[in-house]
Amino acid sequence: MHIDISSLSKAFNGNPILKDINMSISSGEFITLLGPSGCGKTTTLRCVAGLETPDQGSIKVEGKTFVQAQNKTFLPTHKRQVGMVFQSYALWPHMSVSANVAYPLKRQKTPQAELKQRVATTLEAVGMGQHANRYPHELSGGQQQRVALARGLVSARGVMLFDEPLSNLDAKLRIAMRSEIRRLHDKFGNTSIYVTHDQDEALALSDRVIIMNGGVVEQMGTPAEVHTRPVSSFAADFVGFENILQCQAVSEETGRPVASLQGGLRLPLGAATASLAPGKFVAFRSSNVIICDPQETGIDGSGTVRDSSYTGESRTVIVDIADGTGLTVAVPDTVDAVTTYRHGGTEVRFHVPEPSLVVLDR
Ligand SMILES: Nc1ncnc2c1ncn2[C@@H]1O[C@H](COP(=O)(O)OP(=O)(O)OP(=O)(O)O)[C@@H](O)[C@H]1O
Repeated sequence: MHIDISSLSKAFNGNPILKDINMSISSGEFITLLGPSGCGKTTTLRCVAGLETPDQGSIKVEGKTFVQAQNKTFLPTHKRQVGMVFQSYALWPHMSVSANVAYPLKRQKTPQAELKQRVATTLEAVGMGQHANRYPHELSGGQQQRVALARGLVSARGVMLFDEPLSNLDAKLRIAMRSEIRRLHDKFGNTSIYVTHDQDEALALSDRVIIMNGGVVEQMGTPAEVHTRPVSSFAADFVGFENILQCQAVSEETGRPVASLQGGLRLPLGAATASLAPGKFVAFRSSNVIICDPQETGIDGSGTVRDSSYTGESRTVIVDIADGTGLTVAVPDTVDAVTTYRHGGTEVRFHVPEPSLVVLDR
């Protein structure tokens, strides 16, 4: 089911929340809307579901008009037949698992035999077949979310919408459920739009990620594209580039362009940074910073450890450079590292290889 969202705008109380959103989603694609709280992800999803009326723009699914604001065409939610799964499972507490899943089919007046068969198949697909007669309070959080998933899938005619469906689950279950969601998307051949503010979830699940910022689309790309080539400081920050430094000047030194960066750092420009100019930014991840003496071309500098924290496989160290700007550096968490970095104050030299730098225009 191909989804076409064109020039979508929506304001609440005169406050513009969606500002000319355009996205074309291919049949069978899994798309994630990624962005901070309040950027308009849920509002976009609700416009597709028919739970919000946009002020401008259109939404078409497989050529069928869901919304055409200009001539006030607005297909009611129940006629859109999209499956929805929300953060709160919103199961009916007085209904069994199978009755919960059957509910949307009943509303669509599905014949009894077909209803029974579709409920059974969908419960099997989400691994809840053996719990069909239980009630929500007899299920764990993960099981309840599976039932909510089944209820969304059972009535979907090819389009599934997910609004942060895993945020109430613990970390381990979240990872298990996200591959389950992707498996079911592929199994049913759906087109899915998934809202999250968790970049790991977006990268793991999606064919394409759409980063939203203040009601506009900031970047659209495959997980690898947004992860390695963010287009702006906002996108870079959102996909985990901890270090973003502005370029203040570029000058010639012994026939070679060298950039002066925020924090008093210098960078001889190379292949990855040839387009750097004053006002633009360079971004790099903490894992690309090496604590050592200068090596090949890149950013070389020194600073004072401010503090550090254990983050699982590595230790995250904040290093204060010249003007108090802090660089985030990931170092292997060895016994030595704990002694060296734990309490701050240690002087360190660092190196960031030029090929690991990304230039951002804004
Ligand atoms: N019915 C409403 N009336 C007024 N303002 C609203 C309404 N719905 C959403 N908003 C506002 O629109 C903005 C965008 O909300 P939306 O729920 O789309 O954001 P989001 O990106 O999904 O954020 P979150 O991750 O917190 O859910 C917010 O500032 C919100 O307060």
